[in-house]
Amino acid sequence: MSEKISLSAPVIAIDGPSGSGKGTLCQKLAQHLGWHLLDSGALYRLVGMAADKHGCAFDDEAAIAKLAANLDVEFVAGEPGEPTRVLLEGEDVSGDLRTETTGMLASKVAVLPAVRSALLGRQRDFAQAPGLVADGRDMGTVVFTSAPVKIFLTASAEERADRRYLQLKSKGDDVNLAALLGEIRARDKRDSERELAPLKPAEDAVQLDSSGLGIDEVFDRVLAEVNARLIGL
Ligand SMILES: Nc1ncnc2c1ncn2[C@@H]1O[C@H](COP(=O)(O)OP(=O)(O)OP(=O)(O)O)[C@@H](O)[C@H]1O
Ligand SMILES: Nc1ccn([C@H]2C[C@H](O)[C@@H](COP(=O)(O)O)O2)c(=O)n1
Repeated sequence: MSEKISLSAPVIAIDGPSGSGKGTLCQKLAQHLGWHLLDSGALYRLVGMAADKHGCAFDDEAAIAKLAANLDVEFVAGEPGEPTRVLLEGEDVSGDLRTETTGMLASKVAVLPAVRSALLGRQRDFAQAPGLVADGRDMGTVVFTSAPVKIFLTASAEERADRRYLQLKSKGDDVNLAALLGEIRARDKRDSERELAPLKPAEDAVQLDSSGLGIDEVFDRVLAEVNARLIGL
């Protein structure tokens, strides 16, 4: 049984594997509700990039945890209509942050218990009024165990690879569908099989398979769940 921490604001915890649509859904929910947004994967991605930049061995837990605890990151709002820029140690890493290569670096540092513990408080600090929509792998099982709404969003690996292919292709990247599917499966395996905070649904999570569902359909179903669960809070 996981420890229940008290929350200073309601949290909607959305977990699931890579490409299931968590980021898209969380952004829409946060915008709709006027709540804060936590992209916990971005924190792990930044730690993975920092470890790579500093030439850390991926089993050097102490060195990587130190980077995680002292993560020098700045989010710089762009001009209207322009995306936020992310600066890691003063360097603009926005272009590389969301790549599959960075996702794999993140997945590697995420197996290290000291790294997870270094990022825990930073993630919990995001739970501020009026509320938080939290996107990750362990939002419902570890970080926000008392969240009144927990969703575990999935889709088949094939559909997630198709989505990622379209996403990267539309940005003009040179992509290979079979390679993407392989990377997604490898990341699923590492994220689900790690000892600490593995990717899995919380016991009290609502599970939603988004295969064959459009973005709006997923949003409507989750919003109905949110409205049902948050009544009376
Ligand atoms: N229900 C859906 N139907 C079709 N495409 C979708 C759906 N949900 C999301 N997408 C698209 O799939 C791609 C991946 O979505 P998104 O980045 O939200 O996934 P994610 O779960 O946050 O992935 P990651 O964990 O790797 O960050 C995006 O291009 C997004 O527009
Ligand atoms: N709460 C989290 C969030 C992310 N991770 C790790 C595992 C993922 O493969 C990687 C990148 O996440 P993404 O940006 O694709 O959501 O980071 C985790 O372990 N726990």
